[in-house]
Amino acid sequence: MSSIKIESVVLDSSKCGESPVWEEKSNSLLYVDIPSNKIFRWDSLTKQVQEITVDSSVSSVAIRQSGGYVATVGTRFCTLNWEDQSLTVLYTVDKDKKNNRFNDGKVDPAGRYFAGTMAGETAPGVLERHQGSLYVLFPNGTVEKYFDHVDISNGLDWSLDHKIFYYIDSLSYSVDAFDYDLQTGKIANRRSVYKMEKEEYIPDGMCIDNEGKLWVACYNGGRVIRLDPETGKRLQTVKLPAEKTTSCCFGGKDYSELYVTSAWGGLDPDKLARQPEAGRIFKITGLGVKGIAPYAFAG
Ligand SMILES: O=C(O)[C@H](O)[C@@H](O)[C@H](O)[C@H](O)CO
Ligand SMILES: [Zn+2]
Repeated sequence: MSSIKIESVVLDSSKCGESPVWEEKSNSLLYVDIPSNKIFRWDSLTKQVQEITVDSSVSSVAIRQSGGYVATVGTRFCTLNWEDQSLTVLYTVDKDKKNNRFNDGKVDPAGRYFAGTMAGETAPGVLERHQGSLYVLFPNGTVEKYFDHVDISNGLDWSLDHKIFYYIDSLSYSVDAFDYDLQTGKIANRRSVYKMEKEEYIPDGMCIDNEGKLWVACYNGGRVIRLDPETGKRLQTVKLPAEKTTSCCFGGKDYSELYVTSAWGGLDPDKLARQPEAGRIFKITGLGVKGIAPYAFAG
């Protein structure tokens, strides 16, 4: 039995930390703070954090095969050059929905960027329903809307055999699966693979491990849970010292560390005083399981 250790690696806290992505070549963790319009890169060797401020909310970031990054900023799919801090807009979605913004996004095993939208929130979880959609940016620059009627488009990942796409619309309190065609990127046959328990609250970001099990960050639940999408059973719960746990990814040497983002936004002053680590990035070691490298955008 391994012994689990949790530490916060970045002392600065995010109002809504999200989209952790491990970048092997720089030994760094990328992540964003959505409402502060910032993208961060934490170097695990030097412990230094670099940041880039963009012009509106930035909800996800991913590595680009040809160098640099891609990110979802406001309602735009963009490329990001870290050196000169420039953003280039590739495509704007939801032009008819002025209050919408992108939320979570991730690159699929074939290098397509999947990302979904949501209506702007007046408070966490409080928003006009069914305004979001799931979009896919293909490497050739075209964008397709896969479905709409989404409340809060959130966690996503793909099975190890690339035959299933896992997806979370937070306010459905469910982790869903679709059949997934790697060649075309098409998805079909939506079903639920896990329904959240009451004390797990809202499913947010998610990642897969190298045994094909899903790790889901539980917003308001202060934990990550490990799920078996085949049996629908929860296998493990790891509690964290911040109740608004937002997303997770594996990283570090051999992808044996689980990085978890969190948020302080939405906590009342009492709770904030009792959760001094809210909004930090946590590193969980000793899980005895590893993750896989993130896929890079191929366009
Ligand atoms: O972290 C995210 O994915 C959203 O941007 C947040 O707004 C929360 O998920 C939401 O508030 C939960 O209800
Ligand atoms: Zn999220």
